[in-house]
Amino acid sequence: MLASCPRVFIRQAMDDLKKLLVICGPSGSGKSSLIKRLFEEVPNTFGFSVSHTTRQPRPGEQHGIDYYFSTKENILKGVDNGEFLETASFSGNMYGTSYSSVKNVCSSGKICLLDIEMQGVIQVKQRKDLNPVTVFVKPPSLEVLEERLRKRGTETEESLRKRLETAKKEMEYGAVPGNFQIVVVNDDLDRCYKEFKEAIVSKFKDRDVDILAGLQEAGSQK
Ligand SMILES: Nc1ncnc2c1ncn2[C@@H]1O[C@H](COP(=O)(O)OP(=O)(O)OP(=O)(O)O)[C@@H](O)[C@H]1O
Repeated sequence: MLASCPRVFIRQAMDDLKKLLVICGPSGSGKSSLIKRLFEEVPNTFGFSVSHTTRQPRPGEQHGIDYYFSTKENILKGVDNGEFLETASFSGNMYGTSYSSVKNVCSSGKICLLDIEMQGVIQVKQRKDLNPVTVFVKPPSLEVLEERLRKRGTETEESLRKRLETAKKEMEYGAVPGNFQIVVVNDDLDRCYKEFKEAIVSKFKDRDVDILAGLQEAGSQK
């Protein structure tokens, strides 16, 4: 259905696209830590879109909840039909964010948060129908990033090396003026979170979206 009327669909989606938040930063820069705090402090305000992937489901993962499990052929067909905001390939698999998954979040009244790689950011920024608030989370240095990734204990030497190589390119891209509307340095997590939250609240306020309104209402009812 979507494949047969992408233009109509995209026009409908545009109404909601002022409520799109893109977060990017090297692996280990602290994106998940910042997003987790934001979701906890401002509940029911943000939502993640469900991505498409060609990788196999892991035990417990559900189609339509964790991912839309698809084939390369179907994703490429969707790309041709203009159904995707961005796609990327990692370790032999394709991943992508569809307009419909973003719309699902936005139509529930939430801000759709995309935690995406640099390649995805470049694609999203090229789309004239999108106007996301963009945030780059920068580690204080590559040395600190390596130290944090080692401490996190999730990487092998090989995956660590690859992440640091990619991080170098991402930090160069993040440093170019205009590539992101908000750049925060994650030196101290508490300090960085405060700056991160305030900058996001302020950018959305400029778009007449008051992120803290629900929170203040809930507080005044206590
Ligand atoms: N300001 C900080 N100071 C010290 N450690 C931090 C800070 N911010 C995050 N960390 C730690 O650094 C590690 C990486 O953080 P996190 O997992 O949030 O990064 P990420 O950018 O989401 O990574 P990925 O993209 O790989 O999921 C975690 O162990 C986290 O607890």
